[in-house]
Amino acid sequence: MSVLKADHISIQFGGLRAVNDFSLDLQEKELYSIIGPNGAGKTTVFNMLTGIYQPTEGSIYIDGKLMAGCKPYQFTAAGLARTFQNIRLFHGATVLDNVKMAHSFKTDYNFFNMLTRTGKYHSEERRITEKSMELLEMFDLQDKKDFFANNLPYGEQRKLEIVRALATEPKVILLDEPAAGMNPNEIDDVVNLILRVQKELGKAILVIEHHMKMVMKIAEYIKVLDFGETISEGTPEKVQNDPKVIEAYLGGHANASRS
Ligand SMILES: Nc1ncnc2c1ncn2[C@@H]1O[C@H](COP(=O)(O)OP(=O)(O)OP(=O)(O)O)[C@@H](O)[C@H]1O
Repeated sequence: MSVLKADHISIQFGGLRAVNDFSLDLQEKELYSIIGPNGAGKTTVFNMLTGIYQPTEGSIYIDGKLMAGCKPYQFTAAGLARTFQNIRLFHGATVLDNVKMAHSFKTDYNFFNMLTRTGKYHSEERRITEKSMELLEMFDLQDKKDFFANNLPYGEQRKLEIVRALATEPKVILLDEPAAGMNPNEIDDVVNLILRVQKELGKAILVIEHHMKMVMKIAEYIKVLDFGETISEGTPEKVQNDPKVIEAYLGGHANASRS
């Protein structure tokens, strides 16, 4: 079943067509990647897929629901979560509270229950704490639950971002450069975690990433963008041998050294 579909989406910023005629159909539990040189349009695609930008043309569906005109929080409610290139945690809050705040998006109590601290509020609080701790354990962050987020090492802050995205109980998760700035050991760790999120939690995943080795290891299907156009797509084997992709990466505007 399709969990995220982009049907011929394009976006224009003034005279610049940043993304042209992009399509994607991500099924449950699939792991796709979008790659391309700097400025190719990858983040702009993510911004359209999450409701930050409205496509000038084309349509987006989450879990079969047409998202035209919807706001980012409605994309989250429909089952989509994302992480950002630059880390966006609540730095002055503890690790556990960061996750609980994301979970509380799906709480079953209302403002009245919260103010009056009813039984429903307390049982929901327990449920959220337990679920948050389960995710922290999966990411080996349980012992740091009381640390302030800004006191975590960089690699663990990136992992906490993924935990926060998962806490909204999404069907599909979009990861924007999850390995950026990580050392090789941290990258191996995040690769294993992404594969566990796919296989054990059953999430569909869409990843933007510059580390080619990582992409080739995890992606089942790759879309390659250059100057807003989809220049190639298919399995990792097909894409890495495509002369158009090699040309785009060696063409001077790419950061090929990041492979
Ligand atoms: N809000 C905006 N207004 C005008 N132009 C924009 C806007 N957002 C993105 N662009 C332009 O769209 C093009 C694609 O940018 P985008 O950030 O999507 O590329 P990218 O593939 O994610 O690059 P990188 O790998 O460097 O992050 C760029 O030319 C960028 O300057």
